[in-house]
Amino acid sequence: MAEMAHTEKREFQTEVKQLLHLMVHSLYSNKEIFLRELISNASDAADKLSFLALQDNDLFEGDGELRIWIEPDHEAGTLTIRDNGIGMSRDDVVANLGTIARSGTAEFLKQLSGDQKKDSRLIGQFGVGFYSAFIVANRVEVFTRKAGAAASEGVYWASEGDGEFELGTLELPQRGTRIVLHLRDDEKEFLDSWRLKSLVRKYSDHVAIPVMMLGEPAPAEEGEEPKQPELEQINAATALWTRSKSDISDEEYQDFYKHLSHDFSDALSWSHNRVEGKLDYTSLLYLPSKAPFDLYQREAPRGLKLYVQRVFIMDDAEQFLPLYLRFMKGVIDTNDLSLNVSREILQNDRTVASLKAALTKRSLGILEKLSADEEKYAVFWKEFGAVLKEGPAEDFANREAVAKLLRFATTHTGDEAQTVSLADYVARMKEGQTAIYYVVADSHRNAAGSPHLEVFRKKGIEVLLLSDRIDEWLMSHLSEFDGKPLQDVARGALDLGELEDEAEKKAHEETDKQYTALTEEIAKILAADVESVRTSHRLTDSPACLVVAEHDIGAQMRRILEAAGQELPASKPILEINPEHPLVQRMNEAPTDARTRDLVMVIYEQARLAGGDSLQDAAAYVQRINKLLLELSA
Ligand SMILES: Nc1ncnc2c1ncn2[C@@H]1O[C@H](COP(=O)(O)OP(=O)(O)OP(=O)(O)O)[C@@H](O)[C@H]1O
Repeated sequence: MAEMAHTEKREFQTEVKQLLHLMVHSLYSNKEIFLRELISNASDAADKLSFLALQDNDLFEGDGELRIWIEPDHEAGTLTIRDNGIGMSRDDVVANLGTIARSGTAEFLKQLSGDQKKDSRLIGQFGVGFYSAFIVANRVEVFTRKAGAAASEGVYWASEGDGEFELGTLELPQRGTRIVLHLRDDEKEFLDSWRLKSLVRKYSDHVAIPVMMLGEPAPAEEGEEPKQPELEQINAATALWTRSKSDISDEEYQDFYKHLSHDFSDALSWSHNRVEGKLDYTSLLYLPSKAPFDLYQREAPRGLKLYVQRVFIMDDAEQFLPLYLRFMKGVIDTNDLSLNVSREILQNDRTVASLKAALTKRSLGILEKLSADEEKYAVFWKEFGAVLKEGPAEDFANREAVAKLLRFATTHTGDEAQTVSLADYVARMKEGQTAIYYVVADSHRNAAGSPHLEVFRKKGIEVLLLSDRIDEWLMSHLSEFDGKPLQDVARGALDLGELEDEAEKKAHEETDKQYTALTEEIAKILAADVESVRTSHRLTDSPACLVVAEHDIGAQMRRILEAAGQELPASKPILEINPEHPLVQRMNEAPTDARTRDLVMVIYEQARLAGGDSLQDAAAYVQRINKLLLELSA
């Protein structure tokens, strides 16, 4: 090793320490994946160099044959993975091998339990990477020099994975990165060249540049000098997506997915397509089976790996898919863009827009196909359903296609699981039913217990039970499905149309008349709180409920917007009272009684509670209830 000019000790960022600990403990039963991860990084480094060299060929320093070498050393007990890719500067090393820049990491790591099985699943959401080296090594050394930098700007990094690392500068004539793993005593199997070869073939066959390793020395003939072993290429070295679909096994697709995504679990599904004609591209899109921990972080990396004419251009090209499909992973390789395309150009390029439209259709196609398999689709829905619900607002053109893919909890299943499609619902609609009904609340339990459902239960009409934060937003952009309007049961006057017969309607009008005095009295008492008061025909068991006026913002959306600090115009709900309820009937006997006043307040406050709202004056409510209870027990 060359003379080290200067070394210092540095602490890992806390998150790195936690992650390292987790990695080693939870991934032990899959320890061999470290090799895939390091080869993956080396291949990314080669991609990055070829890309930069498009502009500046000197970066190759006369050595344009990009390779990865695997070097087991039995004597030293080390396994070295070496590449002549882009390499790292000192700053790169500190940033990449000492910190984790993804926001939300700290919160994510807090969820780790020490339970190996659970944690290994969680780590899949994070993405395994360089640090997986510590699963098999008790000391890792990195020698790296950035392409284009002087030989004197070599960087040395070493760590035992225990909380700190050494950092030094040294002379490195060779550009690229060399990672030396000092294998733990019981991991020496990874020095065995047969084992290494089979791992590379299994996990990294499709890596687009050659992975080289010394072959076995050929047995020497009698009286001859022993032959030196020769370097052999041990992978196929053809980018997977350039191969023909029929030649690729499911296992190869899955392995490539893991190489691409650093995910630990299999993909749920994928679609590989070559398109020639107006557009000319190959795409390989994957649907993961597990959401990354930062799915809702605005700055989280997303998008596809972009290649132009087989040349890697960039990671995380986010212009090829809409936000609501940000969970898709994959590769797009196109001949329609120029090699010097930049992120800025991608943003307003017409070809990119066409590619985006095509890839959006493909992704929705994957989902549609998957939806035939209920079990798998449930996995997808649980992980990504709430993201897909952003679709109708973002992508007007594909609104119908997205709507078909949505799943809901409903009164029909009596289950919190979101499994009912709008098509299922429509197929079960009652004779004369023209609308799709839904109720929104802040939890499934509150939705299922909403007083607004009473008349629907009585008539056996199914209602969608919505309780995801995004649901009201979704509904405001969906408005109809299959020609049937979507209707909030807590909004506006309830018109059940043909679901009610003439006799029922007549009876309602009659009761309304009998309750005029009471509704007027209540309107006076609650003048500050409600817009108006009327008799209800949607209740059977509850004395009253609150209804949002037809064009007002719904209660759920209002709470979300207010929590986000938005000032909204004040709006008051409508109070509906149930003329079938004995309490209301009693009030109707003496509308102006002092006791009626207390009852009015209580049923109003209860209606707020049932709708998921809090009370304006909880102490007064408790006092009123206690007063009534006392009267009762007197
Ligand atoms: N062989 C290498 N050559 C150059 N840079 C490397 C190499 N290995 C790792 N790096 C750098 O270190 C970073 C961190 O690697 P790590 O594998 O931990 O993260 P990652 O999540 O896998 O990142 P990515 O998904 O971009 O590969 C990489 O993104 C890369 O910038």
